[in-house]
Amino acid sequence: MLSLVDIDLGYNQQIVLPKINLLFNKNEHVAILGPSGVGKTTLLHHLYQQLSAQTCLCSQAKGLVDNLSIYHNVFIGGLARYSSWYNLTNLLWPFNKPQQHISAICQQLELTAPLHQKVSELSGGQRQRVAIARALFQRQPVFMGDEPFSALDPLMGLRLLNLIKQAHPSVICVLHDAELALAHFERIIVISDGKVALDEKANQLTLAHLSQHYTLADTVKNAVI
Ligand SMILES: Nc1ncnc2c1ncn2[C@@H]1O[C@H](COP(=O)(O)OP(=O)(O)OP(=O)(O)O)[C@@H](O)[C@H]1O
Repeated sequence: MLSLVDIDLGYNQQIVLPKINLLFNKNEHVAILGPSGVGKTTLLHHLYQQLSAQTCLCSQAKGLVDNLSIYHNVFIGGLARYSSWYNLTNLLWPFNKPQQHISAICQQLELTAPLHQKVSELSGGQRQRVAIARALFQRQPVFMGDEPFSALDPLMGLRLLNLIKQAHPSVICVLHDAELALAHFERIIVISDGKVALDEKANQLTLAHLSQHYTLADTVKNAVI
């Protein structure tokens, strides 16, 4: 699907991850782990830039428009499927068909707030589910998430991960929850010290393998390693 060969990733003059080599295959579930600030988001955003035409991205910033309703924030994921006329009319007078579809997605995500409620009035966990609902409505083959479940309880996070896996053949997620990564992803990439420190099948790994790449301070901060 995508290969990075000796590529430098970073910002302007600052290279965060020099000479990165990684291959991403279609239909893989990949978790990217590593201590805070090592470049996981930098890597994910690069992957998104390369694959944006077939990817929905659930970023940490979430890209939600605070003053718009849940419905309209989710509908943004489908803008490219409709004409400008349809999108503009739907902004003022929402059409029945997308409303029913978006309502069904929100029910799956246990997002029970009314669809017309403004996103600015939602909790962190509800906002995270609106961002995931948008991704599901976007219907792309690849899902990329940057800590997409960080504001949710573990059971809800797992339920949503399963929904995401059903809807997207390829899933690439930056996670801090190493247990979730080991149990529910096929491949684990650990970024540490400016490089790919580990790239293995999850069933070959334990928490002990992963903890080697975290300092004590990271361990306390992340608590799950
Ligand atoms: N827009 C930016 N411009 C310049 N530097 C940036 C920018 N975004 C991130 N950085 C820097 O790049 C480095 C890697 O950041 P990145 O967000 O990729 O790390 P991360 O591993 O995702 O961290 P975390 O787990 O805390 O979210 C950090 O030193 C950070 O300060």
